[in-house]
Amino acid sequence: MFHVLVSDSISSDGLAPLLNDENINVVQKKVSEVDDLEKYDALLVRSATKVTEELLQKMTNLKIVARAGVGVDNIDVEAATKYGVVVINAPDGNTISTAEHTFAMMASLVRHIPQANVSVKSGEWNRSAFLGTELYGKSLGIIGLGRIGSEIAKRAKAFGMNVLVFDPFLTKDRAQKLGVNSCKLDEVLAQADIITVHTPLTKETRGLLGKENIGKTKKGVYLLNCARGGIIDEEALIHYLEIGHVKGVALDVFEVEPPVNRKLLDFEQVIATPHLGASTKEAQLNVASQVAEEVLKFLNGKPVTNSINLPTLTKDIFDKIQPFYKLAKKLGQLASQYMKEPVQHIGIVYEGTVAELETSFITKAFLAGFLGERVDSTVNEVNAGLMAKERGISFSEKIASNGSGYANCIAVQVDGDHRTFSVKATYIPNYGERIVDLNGFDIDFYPAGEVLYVEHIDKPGVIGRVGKVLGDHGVNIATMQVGRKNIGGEAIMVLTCDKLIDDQLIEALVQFDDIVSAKTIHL
Ligand SMILES: NC(=O)C1=CN([C@@H]2O[C@H](COP(=O)(O)OP(=O)(O)OC[C@H]3O[C@@H](n4cnc5c(N)ncnc54)[C@H](O)[C@@H]3O)[C@@H](O)[C@H]2O)C=CC1
Ligand SMILES: O=C(O)C(=O)COP(=O)(O)O
Repeated sequence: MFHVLVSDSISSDGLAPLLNDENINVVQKKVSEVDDLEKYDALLVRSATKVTEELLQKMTNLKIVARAGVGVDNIDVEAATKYGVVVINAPDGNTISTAEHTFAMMASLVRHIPQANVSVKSGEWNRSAFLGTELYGKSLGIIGLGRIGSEIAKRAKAFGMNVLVFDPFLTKDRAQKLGVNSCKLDEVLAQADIITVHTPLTKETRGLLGKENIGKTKKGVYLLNCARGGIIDEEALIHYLEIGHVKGVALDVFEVEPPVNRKLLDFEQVIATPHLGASTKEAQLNVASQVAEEVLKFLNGKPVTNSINLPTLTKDIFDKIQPFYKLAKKLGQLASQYMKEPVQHIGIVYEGTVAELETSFITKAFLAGFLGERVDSTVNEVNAGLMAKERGISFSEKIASNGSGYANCIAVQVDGDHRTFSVKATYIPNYGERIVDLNGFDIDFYPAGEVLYVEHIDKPGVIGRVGKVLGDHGVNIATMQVGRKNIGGEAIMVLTCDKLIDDQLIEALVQFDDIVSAKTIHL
């Protein structure tokens, strides 16, 4: 049974896939009202719940946080990554609703609709007080041309507006397709009659429209923020409203929600809504069903599509990657057990068909397998990269065109304080995983179970001695492979055994002159 906590108001219709699953227990309560936080596997939120490191520490069984919406600035993604918790969102379920809300705010702003509404309802009929401005022919500055910004651009063009865009990640091609003018930020600021922001809230965008940049705008400019409080600095806004530089402002979001800055709201020319961008029946159903289906897939061990801290994999790609993912995890376990010493660097080279897949995910699987053998805390592919860095282990991955001769090959080199370990492996469909090279020795074995790895001199009788020692200790040999570089030179033996190999057996083996070392590895 999985336990899912839904801590913000999320559409019940959208949650149906979770609510109707008999293996899932869904609790709909605020985090502050729950006293057994440690039992939940999944947490579903909107923007109200703050998923802090402190909360994550209390939710010791948590595996996934799902944001039924876009912005994840209320989630400490870095801390979630550290604790191995996957963070997903519903990136496009509320795009249209937010774009429409922004447009409604823009029209309301330039035609004074909220103020006129209050006036008429209070018994006035003051037509001259509400002289407006047309949108037609005006320049609209859009800062951030992602999903929402693009939908606004399309609507602005339909209204006959000239669209100026600042987005450092906007390609010429895309700008051309959307029929917008890609500009520098200063050009947008200097030329736009109306400016609307549609970026996420990040270190770079916090205060993007602050004292300096608002000062670069046209006198009489209109500003809108239906993205995140803080992208427009509220104190700077107050200053430019007071001196009459900014003509009007529409805000759906605030630095603190609900807003505490009464001074800003008291301006007649500031209109506001309580973070309603995504609040439509359609958007709420969309985002709730998107995250519910994703969480269900995740809890059933399937890939998720919209992860913030994991590579995004479709089912098709996941199916292709899965054998390599499993193999890489085993290689990580193998390398870690072989190397029982501090490691500085792990280099992974992908060749053939595996090189065409999302290799960063496979690398993380290797690291998870490797670190899982050495750290107490839960390590998985979400936090493996971060944990490796924290432990001073650097890692790199490369794609090589060919070399091994196999249809696919994962080659790993682990550099330790005193020695280096290398392994090459391949996956053969309908046959399985094979280790094909260990420390430069040609070999061919299926990596599973109890493995005995022996380094020895290639001499007659050594194999027989090893077999006898195992027999004397009651250990049955399942498979046995030998590899050597030259006749009579260094050689290795890899045996898979049906029983755990104890220290006494290892000691008995290394007493022979021709046996250099013997190790057990459990896969
Ligand atoms: N008011 C509301 O209810 C809602 C608010 N939002 C907010 O709107 C934001 C945008 O949503 P989407 O369009 O879906 O996201 P998106 O990720 O599709 O688009 C964001 C765009 O901002 C651009 N960008 C990033 N840093 C920038 C910078 N420093 N300067 C200029 N552009 C920059 C990116 O290149 C990207 O094109 C979300 O992050 C969220 O905070 C989203 C949905 C509802
Ligand atoms: O999706 C977003 O980023 C939003 O801002 C919507 O927030 P909400 O889910 O309405 O609290």
